[in-house]
Amino acid sequence: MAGRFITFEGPDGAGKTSVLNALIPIIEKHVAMPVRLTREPGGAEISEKIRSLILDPANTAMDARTEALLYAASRRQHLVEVIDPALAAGDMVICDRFVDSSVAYQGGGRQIGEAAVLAMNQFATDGQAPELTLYLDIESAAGLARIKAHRQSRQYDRLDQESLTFHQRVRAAYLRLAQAEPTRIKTIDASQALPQVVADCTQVLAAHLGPAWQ
Ligand SMILES: Nc1ncnc2c1ncn2[C@@H]1O[C@H](COP(=O)(O)OP(=O)(O)O)[C@@H](O)[C@H]1O
Ligand SMILES: Cc1cn([C@H]2C[C@H](O)[C@@H](COP(=O)(O)OP(=O)(O)O)O2)c(=O)[nH]c1=O
Repeated sequence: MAGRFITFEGPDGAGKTSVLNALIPIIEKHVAMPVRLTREPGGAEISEKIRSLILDPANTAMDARTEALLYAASRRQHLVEVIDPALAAGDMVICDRFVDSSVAYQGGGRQIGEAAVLAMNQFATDGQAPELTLYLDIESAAGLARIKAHRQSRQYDRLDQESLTFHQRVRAAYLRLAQAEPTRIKTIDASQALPQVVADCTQVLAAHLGPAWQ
């Protein structure tokens, strides 16, 4: 793999979208390679179709394992169509959500088992994992309050409608992942003001990239 593969994770309302909007131009200034921002399902047509099935508020009958399998299928297609070719071309791929989201939301949130969801995703990705993950951490109530405050400006999807306890289980699973893999997963305090969250992410990236960060 010639490129670099970095992911961003966090519960709903952590501010991933806002942080990435501010951070991408900063990264582009400091690294020599092309930077490719993508998000699941990100530009792969088959993945988009799968994702729209998952997020459709009309699909209330969807079984939790069905949901987990669909996320993994969507991820697989995005990986082979978008991420792998970009890495092979030597790009820095910044991906908004990856396997950790499934472990946290389906494994933790839906309670179908974090280890089982991880194993299923290892099949989907053939074991391919990001070298660095920035986990934007925020208390569930605070994250949900941010989303509600800006509801008009953002589409409210099926997963946003889940209860506070669902989101608390998601966050607890993320915190377990961060504790289990402290080398890969760096936790950022996302409750801070946006410029500080961006500054903390910048510092983590610079430290990780070393000489590749100029
Ligand atoms: N650090 C922050 N402090 C206060 N509000 C924030 C912060 N980061 C994001 N927001 C607001 O919270 C809402 C959710 O942010 P967004 O970036 O869409 O989060 P995510 O992509 O993680 O769900 C947006 O309305 C955004 O303006
Ligand atoms: C990638 C992924 C997302 N999700 C959820 C998280 C979000 O609530 C929802 C939509 O994700 P996304 O569009 O990335 O929204 P956000 O702006 O909150 O990051 O899908 C899962 O449950 N499992 C997954 O594997």
